[in-house]
Amino acid sequence: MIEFEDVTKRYPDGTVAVDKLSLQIPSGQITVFVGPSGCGKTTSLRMINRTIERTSGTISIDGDDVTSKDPVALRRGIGYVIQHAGLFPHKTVVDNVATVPKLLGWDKRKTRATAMELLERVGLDLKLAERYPAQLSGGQQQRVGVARALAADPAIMLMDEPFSAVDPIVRHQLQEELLRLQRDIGKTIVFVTHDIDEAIKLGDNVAVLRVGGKLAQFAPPAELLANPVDDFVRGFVGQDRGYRALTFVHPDELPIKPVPPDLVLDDDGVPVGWRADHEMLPLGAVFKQGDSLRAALDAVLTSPTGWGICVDDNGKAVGVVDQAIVAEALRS
Ligand SMILES: Nc1ncnc2c1ncn2[C@@H]1O[C@H](COP(=O)(O)OP(=O)(O)OP(=O)(O)O)[C@@H](O)[C@H]1O
Repeated sequence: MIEFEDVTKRYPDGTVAVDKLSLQIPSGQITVFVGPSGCGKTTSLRMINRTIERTSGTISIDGDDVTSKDPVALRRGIGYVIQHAGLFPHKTVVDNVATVPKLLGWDKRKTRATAMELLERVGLDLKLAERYPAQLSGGQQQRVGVARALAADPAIMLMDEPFSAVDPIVRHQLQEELLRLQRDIGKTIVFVTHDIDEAIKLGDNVAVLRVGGKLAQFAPPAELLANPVDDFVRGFVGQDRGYRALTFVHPDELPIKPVPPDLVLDDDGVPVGWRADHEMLPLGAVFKQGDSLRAALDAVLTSPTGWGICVDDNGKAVGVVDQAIVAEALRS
């Protein structure tokens, strides 16, 4: 656990970037710091690895005050990913990833094997391993940045707006990859973003900060959406929080209806379209039993017939739901 107790940062010019921040960041989970520009997110993050020193208060990792540790040793045990990846331009991709293991004196073969394995894990095509950072896209560079931060297998990863500089589609992919990776690695990740949607998607817990470096609310995303503590958090979370809260409602089983005859299936039972008078209408989104109510509602809303299609793990249609079924599930 990383614990902030009454932590304040006042810069030499008098700016109070973080004001008496107290919170507990659980191990093995993703905790997101979110808030408007200048609210002290980056300062808070960087006080953990002491690339910025706090003015007062205590930050401890598993009970040990970070100021009791040698800063260089501390930083080696904490992965750090920043916007634009911050890769070394004169080193190849694989050498970038190998930086910390080399510093730690690992043998060459083990270092290279680990670097290649990590590149694979973050979803980078291994053909790119010998390229230089400038020869990669922004999204690819961010993957290398994540692999580099993971190289020494740190228990903690600090990620400062790591996906902000890429386009929305790549950003979505990188977010999905991070969640997939985290299911395997279970690191303590502290993630900074100014984007509340990213915070809600990635965070097990979300710390909303207000300008002046004060904590407005610290809660799991579902709680934040359902019960924002004040107008600031309500405004920051956004207008459609009721709809977005559906992401966190996972009914065990929706009462699906049989597949209607106008749903056209292929030989494997996978839906291909809706039969209309003289044409075939395209499918909307589909969902699976156990998915969120948001996924089920999305399937209903995007379907040309109003029937949202439920599929099994093989993509085979198992039934349909309509708005009434989703609305009923919401009430229960
Ligand atoms: N070296 C510094 N000297 C003086 N003030 C600073 C310094 N670094 C940051 N600040 C100020 O501290 C406050 C918090 O900055 P910080 O970078 O932590 O915010 P942030 O929430 O990460 O912002 P952004 O989302 O814009 O990156 C801001 O008012 C900023 O101007």
